[in-house]
Amino acid sequence: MATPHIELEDKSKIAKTVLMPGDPLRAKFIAETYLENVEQINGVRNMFGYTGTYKGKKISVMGSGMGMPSIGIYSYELFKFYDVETIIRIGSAGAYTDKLNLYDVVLSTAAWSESSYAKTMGVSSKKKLNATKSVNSALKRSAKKLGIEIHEGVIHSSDVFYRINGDEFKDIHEKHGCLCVEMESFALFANALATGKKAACLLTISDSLVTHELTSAKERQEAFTRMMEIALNAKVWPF
Ligand SMILES: O=P(O)(O)O[C@H]1O[C@H](CO)[C@@H](O)[C@H]1O
Ligand SMILES: O=c1cc[nH]c(=O)[nH]1
Repeated sequence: MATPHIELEDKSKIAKTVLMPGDPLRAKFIAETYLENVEQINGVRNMFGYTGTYKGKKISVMGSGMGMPSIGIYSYELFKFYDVETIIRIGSAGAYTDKLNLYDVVLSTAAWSESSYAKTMGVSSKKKLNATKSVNSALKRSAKKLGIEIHEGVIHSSDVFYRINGDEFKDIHEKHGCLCVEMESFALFANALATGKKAACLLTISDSLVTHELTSAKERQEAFTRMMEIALNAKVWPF
């Protein structure tokens, strides 16, 4: 049955694992570039979603939109009403350390956040929520097999993209050990806890708060292929 935000009636048309970029056009790019036998499963609000096969394996990819309320809605509906078991966010992030360069790939062990999402939902009052270890292990094995270096650590899930005090990231990096910033994982991990499902987050560094280097909108949509390939090749159970 359809939900308010996903028009698909037949839940068997969604794979057990969904890759979830923030940008729906990144989802479209992944479907067009990597998947075979592609079928569009959502177009409501232009939040494009697709199911296809990758090397014979059924996989879905769908945009989450930007920010925790948005991924909160889509990931909850996928977990709760479409029987999705695992969501792997594939996003862009701003580096909090000069040890990370543009295009580096980061695997989140946990997301730290000032957000009230998990508390408001009634799932946890913690400020730091973990990714699912078994999914992270599958992603690490996939990266190793592809020969792609990944950086692992805690990331910052922020409610704010444009902070008035642009230097606050230095404190967050020091106090909480956050390597980089994005805007969705904390809510995704909270929803996985709320529904007993699995979630992980792979990020590509799109800009640096330290060096002020940045990538273009088109690069963020299409050029972050290494994290896409790690996620597509990960052997996440159930297949
Ligand atoms: O590239 P995506 O996946 O959208 O991720 C990052 O980019 C957006 C901000 O530009 C936020 O959604 C942030 O989390
Ligand atoms: O949330 C984000 C994503 C990319 N770059 C940032 O600075 N913040």
